[in-house]
Amino acid sequence: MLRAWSADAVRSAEAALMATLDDEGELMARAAWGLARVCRARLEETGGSRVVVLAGPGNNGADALYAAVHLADEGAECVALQGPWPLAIGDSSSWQEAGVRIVAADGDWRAVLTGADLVLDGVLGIGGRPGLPDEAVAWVDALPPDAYVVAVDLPSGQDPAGEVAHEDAVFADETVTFGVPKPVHVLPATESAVGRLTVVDIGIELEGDPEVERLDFADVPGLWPVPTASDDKYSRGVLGVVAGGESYTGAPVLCCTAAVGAGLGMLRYVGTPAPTALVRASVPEAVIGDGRVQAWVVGPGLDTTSRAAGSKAQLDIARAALASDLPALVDAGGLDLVTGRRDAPTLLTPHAGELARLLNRLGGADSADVTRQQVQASPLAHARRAARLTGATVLLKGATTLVVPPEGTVRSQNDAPPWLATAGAGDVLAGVCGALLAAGLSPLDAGSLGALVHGVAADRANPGGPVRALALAHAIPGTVAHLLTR
Ligand SMILES: NC(=O)C1=CN([C@@H]2O[C@H](COP(=O)(O)OP(=O)(O)OC[C@H]3O[C@@H](n4cnc5c(N)ncnc54)[C@H](OP(=O)(O)O)[C@@H]3O)[C@@H](O)[C@H]2O)[C@@H](O)CC1
Ligand SMILES: Nc1ncnc2c1ncn2[C@@H]1O[C@H](COP(=O)(O)OP(=O)(O)O)[C@@H](O)[C@H]1O
Ligand SMILES: [K+]
Repeated sequence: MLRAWSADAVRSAEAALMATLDDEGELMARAAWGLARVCRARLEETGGSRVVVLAGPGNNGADALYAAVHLADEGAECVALQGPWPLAIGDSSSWQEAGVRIVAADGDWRAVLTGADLVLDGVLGIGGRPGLPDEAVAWVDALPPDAYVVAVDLPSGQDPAGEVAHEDAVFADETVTFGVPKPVHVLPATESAVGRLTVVDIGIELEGDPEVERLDFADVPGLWPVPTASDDKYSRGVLGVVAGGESYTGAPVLCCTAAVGAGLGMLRYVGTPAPTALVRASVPEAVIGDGRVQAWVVGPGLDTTSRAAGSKAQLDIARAALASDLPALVDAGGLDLVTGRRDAPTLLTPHAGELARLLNRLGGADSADVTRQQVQASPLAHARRAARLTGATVLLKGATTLVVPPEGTVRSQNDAPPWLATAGAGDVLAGVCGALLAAGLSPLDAGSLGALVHGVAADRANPGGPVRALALAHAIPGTVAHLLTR
């Protein structure tokens, strides 16, 4: 499991460690040495030798400069660009003696930058506010496209807390962070700017709850509900799926195929005539109709405004499922039936547009209209707000999928290729996570583990190429086996 900690928690851990060390520059020295080792390796891999440092005013700039001193010692040509600010440590002449040439704001920095093989972005670190000073905006605009950009601690200008997306910021090929990952590295608003993430150990230890967790492959065997000899189909969990309608017939097929493929004990399907016939034909394992279950999936392809035959009876069961004290996953059309808090374990699985709609409906007359774009610009805050309004855990779908309980540590999964952005993929996710809820997992575990398996299945269904939702659903059983037996 990857764990990411807030800037404040990291600063406290650094201070605690620093108090035990004789030399107050020791931690920065460790950071700069580790950073230089990574840069050295990348220069060797690419055959480059010209390093340009973007040197900001704080300790982040100092890390980059000290790393450049190591690289200069080893023969690299190192130049640092300084803005109209003093450097955190030492004057320019001391850096010059160490073999790092400084180019001031009024110097010919464009020419220097053009020749860079590797750019060390040391403008801002965990002390940065989102956005960049104007001079650094000009540097970033002038970055040569073929230079390898290594961000020091985090891509400058990005929000260290990972809450808001910012355009005036660095987008790195690699980020070298110190001690532990921070939220900026794993949350959806900022993760795409991080590139490859490398963590350099500087000796700090963090205690308590992290801000963000990310499950990795090694977590799957410990969390996945593997049956034992004493199990039967009921003890493994029965899932009820209320999905589809006369106009959306495919969603229940995808959801039910994925759910039985994820290893359910039994599945009950509640639908209108047309999708029921399709589920009967394509998922012969399904038992048709209402009955006793351990958890519900309500909503894939569900049209809450339909007056077609069978819709009223189906919607009555959907509402009864939501009013029950059983765990429930609520997706797509089912989200329109959420009227407030549920006491039983609940996982809501909106995409950004559905989350905006849910917030506008539940937020009350006083709250401003939320748009899909606003959700995408600050996903965590909006998901958290919905979780608090409903008491549910909110799984917000996207390239990085967030799983957000009303309070405490959130999970963030990024396991899927962009090919997964295809209609029906969400129905498959609902089936997988629903199966996990029926087996007794918490909404947080069911959502994050389901998102991991779903993302890996997208790749395994057709490595490197397009994937349709039905192939994704069929790839679920093999993916689970692969992750359990690797
Ligand atoms: N702590 C440790 O032991 C270790 C820390 N380490 C390193 O230290 C880094 C943190 O260093 P840091 O605290 O000096 O903050 P940093 O990010 O360099 O910037 C602060 C400066 O930027 C300014 N500023 C901020 N936002 C701005 C904006 N948008 N636009 C313009 N200016 C802006 C801000 O100005 P002010 O807020 O005063 O206006 C201040 O001058 C950390 O990421 C890691 O690299 C490692 O060596 C390991 C040991
Ligand atoms: N760019 C992307 N990269 C990886 N996965 C993505 C990307 N965009 C969307 N996804 C995933 O694809 C699925 C789409 O779900 P959803 O929007 O509900 O589709 P549908 O309602 O058609 O089934 C989600 O699991 C989401 O996380
Ligand atoms: K940086």
